[in-house]
Amino acid sequence: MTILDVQGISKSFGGLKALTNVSFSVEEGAIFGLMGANGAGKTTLFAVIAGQIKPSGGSVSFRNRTITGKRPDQICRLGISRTFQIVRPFAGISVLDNVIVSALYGAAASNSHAEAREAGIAALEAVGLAGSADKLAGELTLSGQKRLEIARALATGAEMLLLDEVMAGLTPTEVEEMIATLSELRRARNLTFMLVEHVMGALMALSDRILALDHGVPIAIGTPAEIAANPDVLKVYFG
Ligand SMILES: Nc1ncnc2c1ncn2[C@@H]1O[C@H](COP(=O)(O)OP(=O)(O)OP(=O)(O)O)[C@@H](O)[C@H]1O
Repeated sequence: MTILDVQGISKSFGGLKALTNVSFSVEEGAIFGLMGANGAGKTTLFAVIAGQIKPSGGSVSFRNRTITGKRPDQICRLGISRTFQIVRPFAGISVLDNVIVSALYGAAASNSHAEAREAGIAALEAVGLAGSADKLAGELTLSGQKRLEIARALATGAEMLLLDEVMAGLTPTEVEEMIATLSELRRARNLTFMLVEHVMGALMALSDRILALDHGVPIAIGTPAEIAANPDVLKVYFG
């Protein structure tokens, strides 16, 4: 079943066309990858889906409901949560308090601090951070902070997570661990993911389907094997 349907999304910043007529749909429980060089429009597309940027044209539906034009907080409460390339946890409070804030805010928002704490602890366990719950968020390594970003998105109760470069800056071992964590998350919680990732091995290993963008224009969509063999993709990447 389709969970997210993106139809004809365009976005211009002045004279710059960041996205041109982008259409695709994501099946519930799938991992959908976005690839493209720097400036291809990947983060802009995430921002359009999450409601931070209004598109110049086109529409986005989540569970058959149009979300274009809704505010980011409304979209978050409907069940879509995104992470950011540059991690920005509340550095001066504990790792656990960071996820409790998300649990009090998101789709599964509860007025009960005890319930939010429980949801927060579950999110930390899901990303392997339970042992760091009492640390200050600012004390985590980069890998820990990337995991905390995912836990914060999870703790909102989101059904769909948009993950923006959660592998960037990680060591090869940490990338392997992150791939295992995301695979397990998807299996255990039946979540749907969109991934923006420059670490190609990880994108290929995790994604069911991938959309390739070139200067905001969709050039290919398909399985990782189809994308790897696509002449237009090869031309953009290897000239
Ligand atoms: N707020 C903005 N104002 C003007 N131009 C913008 C704005 N946001 C993005 N752009 C431009 O839109 C284009 C797409 O940017 P975007 O950040 O979406 O690319 P990206 O594929 O995510 O790149 P990266 O891999 O480097 O994160 C770029 O040319 C960028 O400079």
